[in-house]
Amino acid sequence: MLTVRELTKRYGATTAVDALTFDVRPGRVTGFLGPNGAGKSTTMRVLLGLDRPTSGAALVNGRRYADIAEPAREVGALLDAAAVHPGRSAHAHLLALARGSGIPRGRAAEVLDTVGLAGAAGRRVGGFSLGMRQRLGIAAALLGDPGILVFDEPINGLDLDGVLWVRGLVRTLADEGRTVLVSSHLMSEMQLVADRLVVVGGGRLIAEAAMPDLIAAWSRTHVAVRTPDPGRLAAHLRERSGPGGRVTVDQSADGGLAVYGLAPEDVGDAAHAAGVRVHALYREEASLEQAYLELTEADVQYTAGGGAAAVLAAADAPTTEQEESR
Ligand SMILES: Nc1ncnc2c1ncn2[C@@H]1O[C@H](COP(=O)(O)OP(=O)(O)OP(=O)(O)O)[C@@H](O)[C@H]1O
Repeated sequence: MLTVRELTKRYGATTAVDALTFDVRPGRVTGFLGPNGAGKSTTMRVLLGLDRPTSGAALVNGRRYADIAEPAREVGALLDAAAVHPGRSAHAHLLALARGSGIPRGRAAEVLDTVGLAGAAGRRVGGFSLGMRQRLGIAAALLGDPGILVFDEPINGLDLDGVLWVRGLVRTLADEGRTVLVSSHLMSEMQLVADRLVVVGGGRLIAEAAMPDLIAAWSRTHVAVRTPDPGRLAAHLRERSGPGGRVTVDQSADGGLAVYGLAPEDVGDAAHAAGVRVHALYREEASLEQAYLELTEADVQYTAGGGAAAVLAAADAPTTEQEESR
């Protein structure tokens, strides 16, 4: 299990990670999703003891990485696939790592086989393609047969075969009961591999939810309304919704309203009842990718009651996980 608590990491004036809190549990693939610069790599580096937190904690099985007696047997990571001595063969590279971690020599050939590099075991890593380096990085992560795997953008540089292979591998690792954290900046990829998502933007947590809940919350259609009196209509719709209601209303900067949880005819009736003139009213479909892009745009992320927050608030119903635990 990985535990991140109020983690903050600053580099000079840059806050790479900002009071981030989330858990990564065993037996599932947790996707760590966010645009470039969102703080994913920094969080992973702190988890793996490669960087010190400014404040807060990032723990592996409840301990700081530095306090783990045999870290390679507990957590394996692919962080920077390029960070390999170019003059060494793939096999020699893994042997050196195994020796440094007290892992039996035989594991080097085993993991090369697992990642499909057995045929290239004796070749110098300097001549490897990016995809081969990714595979070698994953082999290194698997060396100590750890219960926790952390992969930073593992599909970068892989061809389609490689991408399919990584998807299969992370699924197998999770099905074996391991804790698997995989980062990506692509929602489309996460949709295919992750059971659960931790979404970050600007170093902060945007959402942490089971994938089906996120899909249900983010891909909801809404009714878009153009009216000269958006404030009055929004207030009326919220009133009609009542306490704990499923209707949320988001007002954009240009005055347009997005109404979630009502059919277009209900919104029209509500406008009529409120005596509010309507200039346009239509149903709008939002894709998951679209919702993610909007949520991670710096200026929309944290507007309380605004679009992103409203969509997420609407997902406050019991999560799949809560239901599972009943
Ligand atoms: N060593 C460093 N020194 C200064 N700034 C850093 C350092 N490492 C990361 N940053 C900054 O911290 C922020 C978060 O970077 P990070 O690499 O963690 O994001 P990321 O989500 O992994 O994105 P990417 O996919 O681009 O790596 C960025 O603004 C980055 O420029």
